[in-house]
Amino acid sequence: MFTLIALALFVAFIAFYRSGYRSNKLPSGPGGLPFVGNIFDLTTHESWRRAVQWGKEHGDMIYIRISGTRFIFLNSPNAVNDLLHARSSIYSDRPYLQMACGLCGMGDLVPLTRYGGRLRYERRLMQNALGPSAVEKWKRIVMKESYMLLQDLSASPEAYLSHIKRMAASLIFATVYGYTIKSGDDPYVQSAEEFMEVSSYAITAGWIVDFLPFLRWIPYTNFRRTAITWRAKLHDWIERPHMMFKGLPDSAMKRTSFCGNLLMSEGESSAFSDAPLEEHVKWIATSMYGAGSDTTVVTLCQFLLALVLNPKVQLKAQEEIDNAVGKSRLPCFEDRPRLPYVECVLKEVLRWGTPVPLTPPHRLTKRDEYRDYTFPEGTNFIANMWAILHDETMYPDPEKFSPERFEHSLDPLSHKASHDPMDYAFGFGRRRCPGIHFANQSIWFVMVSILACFDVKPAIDENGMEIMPPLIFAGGAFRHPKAFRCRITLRAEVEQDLILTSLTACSA
Ligand code: HEM
Repeated sequence: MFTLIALALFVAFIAFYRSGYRSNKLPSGPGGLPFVGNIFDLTTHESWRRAVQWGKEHGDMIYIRISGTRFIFLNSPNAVNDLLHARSSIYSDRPYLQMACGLCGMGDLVPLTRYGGRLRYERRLMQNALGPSAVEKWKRIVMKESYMLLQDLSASPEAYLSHIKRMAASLIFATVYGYTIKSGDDPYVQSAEEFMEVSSYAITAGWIVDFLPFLRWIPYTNFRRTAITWRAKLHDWIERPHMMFKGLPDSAMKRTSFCGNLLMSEGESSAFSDAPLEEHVKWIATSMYGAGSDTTVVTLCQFLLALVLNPKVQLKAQEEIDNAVGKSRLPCFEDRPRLPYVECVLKEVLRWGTPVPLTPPHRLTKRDEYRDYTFPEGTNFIANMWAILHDETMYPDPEKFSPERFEHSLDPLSHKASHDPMDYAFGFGRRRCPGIHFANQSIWFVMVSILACFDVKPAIDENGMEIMPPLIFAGGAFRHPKAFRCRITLRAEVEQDLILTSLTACSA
């Protein structure tokens, strides 16, 4: 077995050099180990920070390789815009991951789909439901879910994380399937969460087989055993929510949902030819949950963390809401142009928190030249959003949470500001997040509702001292703050009844 592996590695090594690698002019980067190259650099904790360190020596484009696979980190807005945005027709593919796509069979998830007809078709279907004007129709669901969150927070504030998770899951399930999740132990949520955990591990763990694909054929390896278990469950993960949707009684909510709109009306007839429409809808629905629910949870946790650490910001936002809205009702969407500071808070949460610090790799489909470099086809580009959103030339004192930095340039009607984090936090070009308008609408509404109703303060220890949460973040695909305790209490003069009345009015 050892000889076989050694031989295979040698063949891979020769193939790699014959592929023309030497003839390309690539940016510089940190040296790597023989064969495996920089595998340990890519899978390091907070690799986005590591990439910023490399940038100090190598510039805004940093080349690393893992075995024969090339990656280039893009640390500046110029590089990202020039390549991923302006040349997006050739910078929008994804690499084929042996573990997630080949062995586990997850390749039809939208974020993993190769660039081509299928992706364009599926993104168009999503755009119909999530585009700037389409998201209007989800406002009622957003309001109802936010009010339910307010109610949960006032009943058991210490369990804020599970309340936010329920709300984020329900928001997507209601939009996608027309199904409301009442509690965190809902079986569909548990199944969806298990799938998300497994799929993100399958995608981001840096499996050796992703870089040495021939290993896929070697039996009795650990990754093969793991993949066999996951593949066996995949059918269930994709089919169960779809069967649940089909079994729901007919209702307006079901018919207007993303799945209902496509499957219960005559609207969409020209399915992309490789599979029936229903097959696409199943995978898109699961992708929307996978990509939309955790990102919402992370962003709202970053928001609460920012409030705990920055009481003056909280007070200023609450004063703005009190002046524009008063305390006799909760804020509504129409109030948004009159709440510019809250707008700046949202932007600063996206910047300071950077919920998704790196894009998934954008694979180049055609040899390209840029500056003095020549990139061969197949090179993978990773945009480092954390580097861009913490660049001190654009955001002085970048570690500081300061919504004021956007105040002078904000246009209250278009909600745009200069160096707007919305332009970076959701990715680039033809792979830019299709959920951007939905996230912008729903996260704003949840934030403004929490600010209007609650004070969010540090937890108190047994000696009456405030416990300041540490700034520690997870290192996976999402920058999740380490679980922290906080006190969430109803604000003075805000009546508990107000939440209930708003919820009842919105559910009617
Ligand atoms: C704060 C919330 C969110 C953030 C920060 C975020 C960020 C991102 C980023 C950075 C990407 C990768 C873009 C690229 O490769 O250039 C992405 C992709 C994606 N997002 Fe989001 N997202 C959020 C919410 C959502 C929501 C609510 C949905 C759906 C309802 C969604 C659906 C997707 C999908 C389907 C993709 C894959 C697109 C593709 O590969 O073509 N996201 N998102």
